Amino acid sequence: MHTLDAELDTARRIARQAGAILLEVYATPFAVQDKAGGMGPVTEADERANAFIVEALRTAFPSDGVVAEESDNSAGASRFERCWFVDPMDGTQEFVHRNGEFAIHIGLAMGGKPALGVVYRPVGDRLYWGVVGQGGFVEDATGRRALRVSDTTEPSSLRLVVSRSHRSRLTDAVAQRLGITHSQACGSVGLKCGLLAEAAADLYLHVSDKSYRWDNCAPEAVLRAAGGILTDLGGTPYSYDGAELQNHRGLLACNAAAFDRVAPVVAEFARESGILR
Ligand SMILES: Nc1ncnc2c1ncn2[C@@H]1O[C@H](COP(=O)(O)O)[C@@H](OP(=O)(O)O)[C@H]1O
Ligand SMILES: [Mg+2]
Repeated sequence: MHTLDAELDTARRIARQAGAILLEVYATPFAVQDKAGGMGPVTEADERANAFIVEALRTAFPSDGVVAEESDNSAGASRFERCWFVDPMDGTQEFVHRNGEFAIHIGLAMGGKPALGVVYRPVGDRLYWGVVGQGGFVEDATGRRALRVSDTTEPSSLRLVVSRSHRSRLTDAVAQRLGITHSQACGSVGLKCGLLAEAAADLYLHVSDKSYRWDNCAPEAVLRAAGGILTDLGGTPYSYDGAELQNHRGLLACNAAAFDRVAPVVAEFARESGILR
C-alpha cells in the first residue's frame, strides 16, 4: 500500500511555512474585509497563505486537484481521484479577535474519502496530523503524543465543544436533548476536531449549512486517524471528490464509542429543525 509519507512530510512543511505568513500579518494592524455572499471575513493573511499553499501543493503534486477557500473553485464540479482541500485560515473571526484560535488545514482526499490531514495552530506552534488507518500525532513545545479519542459512551457525560463565534441556538437545543451539561467554546473546526482527537473533548456539533469541505477534510482525517468519526448531522459521511463543496447538512464529530447513541438523536433533531430534509 502507498504510505503517503511524502504527502505528509510536504503537507506538514507547507502548513508550518503558511503559519509563519499568518503570524507575520497577525503582528500588524491588518485590515478586515467581508467576503461576498455572507462568506465571512477575510484578511491579507488568508489570501497570502492561500496563494502560498496552493502553489506549493501544485508544484509538489501536479496531477492532484486542489480546492482552497480563497481560490476560484468554479472548476469544483469536476471530480478528482486525489484532491487536496485547503483552508488557509480556519477561524478568521478568531484571528480578527486576536485570541489565537485559528488554524491552517491541509487535507488530502482519495477516492472521495479523507486520507491524510494536517491541522496547524500557529499561535502555540501546535501541529496535529493523521493518516486514516495509520494513526496520528499532536506535537508542540512539550513534545509529541499519539492521538486517540476518548471512550466515553454515555451521551449525557460527553464533553461538547462548539464554535466560539458561530454558536447557534440550535446547537444548545440539541445538546440539551442529549442531556449534555459540559460544554466549551473554541474557534476553528480543525482545532475542535483536534481536541476530540486528543481526548480533551468528546463531541462537536456544527448546526448550520455555512461550512465547506475545506473546513472539515483535514479535521476529519485527523479525527478518523485517532479513531473518531465525522459525518453530517444525519450520520452520513461527506464525500470529498470535489463535486460539492458546501456542507449543507451540518457537522457531527464524535468519539466512536458514543457515536451510535448520539447520531440518531442528532438526526431526529436536525430533521425536526428542517436542517435535514
Ligand atoms: N454564520 C456562520 N454560521 C456558521 N458557520 C459559519 C458562519 N460563517 C462562517 N462559518 C464557518 O465556520 C468556520 C469557522 O468555524 P468556527 O466558527 O467553529 O471557528 C468558518 O471557517 P473560516 O473561518 O475558515 O471562514 C466558516 O466556514
Ligand atoms: Mg474554515
